[in-house]
Amino acid sequence: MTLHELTEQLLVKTVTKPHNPTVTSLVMDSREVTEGSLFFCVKGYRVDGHDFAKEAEQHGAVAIVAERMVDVDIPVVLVRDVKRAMAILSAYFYHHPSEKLRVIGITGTNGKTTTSHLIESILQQNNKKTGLIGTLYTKIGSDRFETKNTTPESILLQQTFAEMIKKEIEYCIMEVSSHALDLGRVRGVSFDTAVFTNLSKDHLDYHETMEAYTQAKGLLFAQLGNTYDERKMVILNGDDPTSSYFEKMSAHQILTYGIERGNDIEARQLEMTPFGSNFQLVTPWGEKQVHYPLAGKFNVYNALAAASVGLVEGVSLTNIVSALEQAESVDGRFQPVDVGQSFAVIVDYAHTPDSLENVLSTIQMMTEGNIYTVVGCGGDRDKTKRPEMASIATKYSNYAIFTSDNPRTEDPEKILQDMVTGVRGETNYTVLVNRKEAIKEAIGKARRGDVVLIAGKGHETYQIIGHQTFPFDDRVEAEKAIKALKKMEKDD
Ligand SMILES: CC(=O)N[C@H]1[C@@H](OP(=O)(O)OP(=O)(O)OC[C@H]2O[C@@H](n3ccc(=O)[nH]c3=O)[C@H](O)[C@@H]2O)O[C@H](CO)[C@@H](O)[C@@H]1O[C@H](C)C(=O)N[C@@H](C)C(=O)N[C@H](CCC(=O)O)C(=O)O
Ligand SMILES: Nc1ncnc2c1ncn2[C@@H]1O[C@H](COP(=O)(O)OP(=O)(O)OP(=O)(O)O)[C@@H](O)[C@H]1O
Ligand SMILES: N[C@H](CCC[C@H](N)C(=O)O)C(=O)O
Ligand SMILES: [Mg+2]
Repeated sequence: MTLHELTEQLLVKTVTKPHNPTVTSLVMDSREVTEGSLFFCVKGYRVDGHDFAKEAEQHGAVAIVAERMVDVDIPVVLVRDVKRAMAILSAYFYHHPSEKLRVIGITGTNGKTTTSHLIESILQQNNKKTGLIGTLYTKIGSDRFETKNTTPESILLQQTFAEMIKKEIEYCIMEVSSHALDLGRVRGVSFDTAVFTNLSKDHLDYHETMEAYTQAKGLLFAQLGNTYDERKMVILNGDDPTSSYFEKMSAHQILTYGIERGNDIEARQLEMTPFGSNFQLVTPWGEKQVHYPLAGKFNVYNALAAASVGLVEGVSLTNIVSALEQAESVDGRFQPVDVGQSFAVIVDYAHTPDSLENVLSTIQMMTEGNIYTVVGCGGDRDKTKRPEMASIATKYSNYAIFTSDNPRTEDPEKILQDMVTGVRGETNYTVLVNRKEAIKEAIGKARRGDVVLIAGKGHETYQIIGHQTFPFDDRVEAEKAIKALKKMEKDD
C-alpha cells in the first residue's frame, strides 16, 4: 500500500515531502521498525515516540506520522492526534477486518476474563469458530498468543482481527479495558455487541474520579453507534445502577440480565452451594434449570451475561445450559491448589475491593473452618483501594497476611503502610513484605477444614519489583509450601 493511499484516509494533515513510498508495515515502536515501516510517534507515559523518529528512519522507516516536526529526511505526516490517526490507518491497512467478524466487546471492573471464556464455550458449543482477546492471551481457534495488555494497541488489534479472518474465525470475543477506551486503542473497531459486567472502584490512579472511569467505560456503548441497527445489541447488568447511564449511550436494543426481578434474563430460585449454584434460567426464549459449577454469586452474573450473548447470537437455550454446566474455572480465578492436603488453598485474581469481598464471602459460605487470606496491592496503581482491601481482608478472614503484589517502582513497605491504614482496631493480621514467606506463613497456620486464599495475582507467573520482572507463581509457591509442610509432618 502506498503512503498517499493511506494518508488519503486522513482529511487534515500536512505531508512534508512529495515522495510516495510503499508502506509494508505499521509500527509504533522504533525497535520493531523494518524496511518499509510507517512509524507512528506516540507520546507515552515514560518517553515520547517523537524522540525515536530518527532511529526509526535509520532502521528503514519510509515515513513518519507525528504531531510535531521531527528531524528526518523521509516524509513526515503531521496530524493533530497520532493515536487517532494510527487507529484509522490501522483499520484501513488491514482492510477493516472487524467488519467481517462479529465482535463482542466486554467491559466492566470485574468478570471480563471469566465472562469472555464463558461466551467462548457457549459459541463453540454451537460450532462457531471463535477468537478471543483478553488478559490471559489472544486466542485464534485453539492457538494461543501471549499478550502484554488486556486490550492491545490499535495496530496489533487490527492485525489480530486480520489474522482471525485468515483463519475463518466468525466471532471475536474481546475484553475492552477502560484504559483502552480512554487511550483510543479500540477506535475504528466495529463492535456488534457490547456487554457490561459491573462497576466498582479501580484504576483511580489513571481516571482520577469514578465519574471519569464510568465515562471511559461508556465509550464502548457510544462506539456501538447512534444509528439503529437491529443486529447490534447492548447487554447490561440490570442489577448494577451504572447500567442506566450506559443505556443512554447508544440507539440499539438493550437486554438486561440480573438476579433481581425486572431483568430480561434472570437467575431465579438461586441456590448457592459450596462449589457452584443451581438456578432457573428465565429468558424471553424459554427457561431451564442450570447446575452451574463455578463458585460464588458473582459467577452467576458472569453466566447470565454470557447466556445473554448466546441468546442474541441465536444459540439454543439447551446449548447454552450445556456449556454453562460444563464451565471450567479460568486460569487463576478461584483456582484450587490441591496436593492432597487436609485444608483448601485457593488462588484468585481478586485485586479490587469488590472482587475480594465477593471471593471472601463465597469462601465463608464454603467453610466452617478458619479463613487465612494472603493479599497485597499493586504499586503504581490505584492507591485508594489499598485501605479498603485491607479492611475487607480482616473483616472476612480469621487472619490476614498483608504482603507485596507487584510493587513496581513503589516502596513495598509504603504500599503495606497504606493498606494498614484501612484496619480499624482489628488485630487479626500481620505484615510480611515477602510474598513467598507470606504464603508459607498462611499455609503453616492452616488446619483440617480451613481455607487459605491467596489473592491478587491469579494467573500471573511473575512479580514486578522496581523495573525488574522475576518469575513468581502463587500456585507454585503454595504447592511448595504445602509439600514442605507434609515433609515436616512425616519427619516428626
Ligand atoms: C500506562 C499504559 O497504558 N502504558 C502503555 C503504554 O506504555 P507507555 O505509555 O509507558 O509507553 P512508553 O514506554 O512511554 O513509550 C511511548 C512510545 O514510544 C515508543 N518507544 C519507546 C522506546 C523506544 O526505544 N522506542 C520507541 O519507539 C513506544 O513504543 C511507545 O509507542 O504503551 C504500551 C505499548 O502499547 C503499553 O503496553 C503500556 O501498557 C502497560 C504495559 C500497562 O501496564 N498498561 C495498563 C495500565 C493497562 O493498559 N491496563 C489495561 C487493563 C486494565 C484492567 O483491565 O485491569 C490493559 O488494557 O492492559
Ligand atoms: N462478575 C463479577 N463480579 C465481581 N467480581 C468478580 C466477577 N467475576 C469475577 N470476579 C472476581 O474478580 C477477579 C477477576 O475476574 P476476571 O479476571 O474475570 O475479571 P476482569 O474484569 O477480566 O479483570 P481485569 O480487569 O484485571 O482483567 C476474579 O478472580 C474474582 O475474584
Ligand atoms: N490489569 C490490572 C491488573 C492488576 C493485577 C495486580 N496483580 C497488580 O499488579 O496490581 C492492572 O494492570 O491494574
Ligand atoms: Mg481481564
